[in-house]
Amino acid sequence: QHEPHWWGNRNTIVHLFEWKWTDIARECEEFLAPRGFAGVQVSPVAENVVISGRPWWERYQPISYKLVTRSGNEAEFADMVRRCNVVGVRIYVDVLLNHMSGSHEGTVQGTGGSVANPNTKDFPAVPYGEIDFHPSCEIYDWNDRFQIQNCELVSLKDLDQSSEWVRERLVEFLDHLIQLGVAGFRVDAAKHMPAEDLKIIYDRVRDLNIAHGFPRNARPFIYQEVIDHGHETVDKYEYSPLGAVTEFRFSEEIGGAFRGYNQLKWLRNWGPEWSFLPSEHAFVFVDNHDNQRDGGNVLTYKNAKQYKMATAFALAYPYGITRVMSSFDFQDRDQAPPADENEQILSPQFDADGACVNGWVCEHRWRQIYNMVGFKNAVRGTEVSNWWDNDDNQIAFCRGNRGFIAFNGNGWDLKERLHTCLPAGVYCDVISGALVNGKCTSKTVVVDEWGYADIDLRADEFDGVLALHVNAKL
Ligand SMILES: O=C(NCCCOc1c(-c2ccc(O)c(O)c2)oc2cc(O)cc(O)c2c1=O)[C@@H]1CCCN1C(=O)/C=C/c1ccc(O)c(O)c1
Repeated sequence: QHEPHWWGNRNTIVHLFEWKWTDIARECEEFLAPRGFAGVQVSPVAENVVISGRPWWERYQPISYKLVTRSGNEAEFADMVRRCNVVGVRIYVDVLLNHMSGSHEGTVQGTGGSVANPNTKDFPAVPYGEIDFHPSCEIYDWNDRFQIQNCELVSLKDLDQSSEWVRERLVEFLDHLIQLGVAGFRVDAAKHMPAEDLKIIYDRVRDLNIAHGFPRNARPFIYQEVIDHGHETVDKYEYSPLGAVTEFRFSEEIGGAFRGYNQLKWLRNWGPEWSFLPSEHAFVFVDNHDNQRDGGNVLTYKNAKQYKMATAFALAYPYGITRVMSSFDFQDRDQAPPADENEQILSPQFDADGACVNGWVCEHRWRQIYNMVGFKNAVRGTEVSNWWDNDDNQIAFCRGNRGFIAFNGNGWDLKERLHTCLPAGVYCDVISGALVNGKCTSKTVVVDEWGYADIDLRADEFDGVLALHVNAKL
């Protein structure tokens, strides 16, 4: 279940964090399909508890498996999946198998009107009762496997995945989503569930729905959130036989490199030699919905120039299954998504350049980022060759004879005649501009018959990357 079932040469997922289903459907048709995105990760779809202030993490506290959240209802969800599949954009659902909601005094109300009493572990809308959960205990030793997998994350009621009733309810929930046409799942908090229980659950889930364009006997793509910074008691290699696994070290190391804590020349052997998972098992990203709020080395939209350089490298270097984050603008960690006075999530609005303007950041709509999605599509299946560096923070490399990219992380200009491995001709730099109506809107680069070109990336330019590929050639 490592196969993402992408369409054509597409190969990048975007996380449209907290977007509504109707807005995602439109985005698939109007932006993601034309720009060559392969899929969308959507926010949790199951009914969640309503927490005052509507912090984003309330959606990680389910109280039933009814498909009713602030992103929309089941009909809107089904319509989104159908419309996205029709234009070749797959849908991956963020699913919560580990727990239900956390302790609150008395009964709580859900986004679909269900009630529950988490303190007594009573979730009648599923139904779950006390017997379906582990006895309550706290995780206070994060090096103790038993606590991590049997006790409660911040008091969230911890389901017992070894119970047949729980397994049936979870499989039923996943089968329902597959019947609606989804291509796979992001399994939240996988580290908190024994891999052997997850394997049983994954194996029971039905094949993908051929009515949505999947081949027969296609298995759902699984990628598992395992926060493992290295030498953890429960480690990422336990889960990689079951499906792809999030490689958090990628996020930390790429942030460190483009913040200048490691010279870019060291990125030459990027991959398992950095104690990352093997490429075909690694689910990688520059930042995610959680660690973008943690500070540290992780780069976010708040450090725009470095973020675009890191994203360009993540998409240009052939390692891992890549996901691009699309955020809402936040000041503090718990902040709710953009909403109106009735707590209805706002639809994103766009300016003349297609950038989001009303509280949504939409990194996926930044030209430097969506053009790198196109770069990655153009070079699919090729290897890195002709690595060049200045023994410091200026690097460049080819992808077969289909793409070339250069980075300047130094405080002085990069002006070199380099081998681009490309066929002779005139190319548009897809970072500073694009190929539009047969013309380059910004920098052009002339490649001679030996594949060499003058590469010019000044230190003070808006972006620190120059990228060429065969689909942006005059
Ligand atoms: O201070 C908080 N949490 C404690 C530190 C973060 O711990 C959490 C981890 C976590 C952190 C580090 C680990 O090594 C690890 O294995 C798990 O995973 C979660 C997964 C969930 O589905 C729901 C959650 O509430 C959490 C969570 O609180 C605030 C208040 C409650 C939610 N929350 C949060 O900060 C919510 C965070 C959150 C929510 C969803 C996620 O998928 C996630 O990765 C983190």
